Amino acid sequence: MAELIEYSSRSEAARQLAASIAERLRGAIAERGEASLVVSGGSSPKELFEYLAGQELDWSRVTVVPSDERWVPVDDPQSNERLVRETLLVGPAARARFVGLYRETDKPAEAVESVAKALVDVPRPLDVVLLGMGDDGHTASLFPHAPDIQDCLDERGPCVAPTVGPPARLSLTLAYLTDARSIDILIFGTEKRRVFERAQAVGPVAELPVRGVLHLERPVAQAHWAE
Ligand SMILES: O=C(O)[C@H](O)[C@@H](O)[C@H](O)[C@H](O)COP(=O)(O)O
Repeated sequence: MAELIEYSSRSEAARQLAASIAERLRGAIAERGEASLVVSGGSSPKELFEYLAGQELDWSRVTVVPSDERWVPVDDPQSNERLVRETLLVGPAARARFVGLYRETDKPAEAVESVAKALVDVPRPLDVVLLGMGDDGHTASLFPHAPDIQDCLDERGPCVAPTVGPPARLSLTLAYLTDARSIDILIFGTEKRRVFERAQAVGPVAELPVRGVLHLERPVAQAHWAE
């Protein structure tokens, strides 16, 4: 099970978690000369990214990777790469190295090999993994009961996320995402809190894929919640 930390507001959660992530990145750079940061897309992390972007650290030593990507051009409002470039990779953090998952191919499947090659020199174990969660218990683009979801749970490279509808998605796999020194799950609202509590109970990962992050042998995952 993962610990859940409650905050008085979403802004307070964003501010405090951004400071904590920055501290861990500084520690990784001090110890190993480099750091890796995987970040989710979606709306929840936007304010956190803005706080994190302003944190003073040697961003040139940090590699930033999205946890998943929607298969749309990088200037599309749905693009996670666009979200990261516009809100995180600005100010001091603009010096970070970014490894995007989108390629200009018709389908994500055509990009898996190229993305897997680009991920080879991302520092592992990952130093910080920031994930969100949907109301259906998905995380990254690992959706419950999606056909072939098992590939995205067991494989180590990127996987074509079996999703319920457009846009298609490419996702880092559960095995890749959990090869990490620390994992933060940022969730807001009562519905997500209810789903989180359900996911804390042991059960099929395919039913609530976030379980794959919560029930790890090593207690590296921590949830952060505000109303
Ligand atoms: O690309 C994505 O959509 C994310 O990686 C996804 O896993 C997200 O974290 C959840 O869907 C929660 O999204 P919200 O923060 O918008 O609720």
